[in-house]
Amino acid sequence: MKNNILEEVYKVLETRRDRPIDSYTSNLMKDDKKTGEDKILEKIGEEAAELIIASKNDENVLEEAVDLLFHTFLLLVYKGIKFDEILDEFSKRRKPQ
Ligand SMILES: N=c1c2ncn([C@@H]3O[C@H](COP(=O)(O)OP(=O)(O)OP(=O)(O)O)[C@@H](O)[C@H]3O)c2ncn1[C@@H]1O[C@H](COP(=O)(O)O)[C@@H](O)[C@H]1O
Repeated sequence: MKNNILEEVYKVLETRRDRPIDSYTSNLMKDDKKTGEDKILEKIGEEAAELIIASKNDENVLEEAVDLLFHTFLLLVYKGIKFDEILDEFSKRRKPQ
């Protein structure tokens, strides 16, 4: 379902971390020549730069923003943070309207 897509993708990433296969996300999270953390942080740097350029050019902003969100999720999965903790963190910050 559309409203669960973020949680669904998050669960797939946890599976890719815990039961690695030959795939983009498993390979990024794998600690080999570089640590998974370093590989993911490099991607986050690239994706952040791509989003800045997209925004300034008014081109592909949505796609580049989702790329950055996706790789941020990947870092959080790598760090062992649960999806519910993200929701809890947003809830804590919610101000009464
Ligand atoms: N949502 C995504 C997703 N968004 C972006 N990407 C990948 O992130 C990369 C973005 O990098 P770039 O923008 O730099 O594009 P690129 O030029 O292809 O870069 P490189 O791949 O060469 O680094 C691309 O390779 C995309 O394929 C994603 N890869 C996977 N997912 C989800 O993660 C799940 C697990 O993915 P796998 O590990 O591939 O099974 C999938 O089922 C999807 O739901």
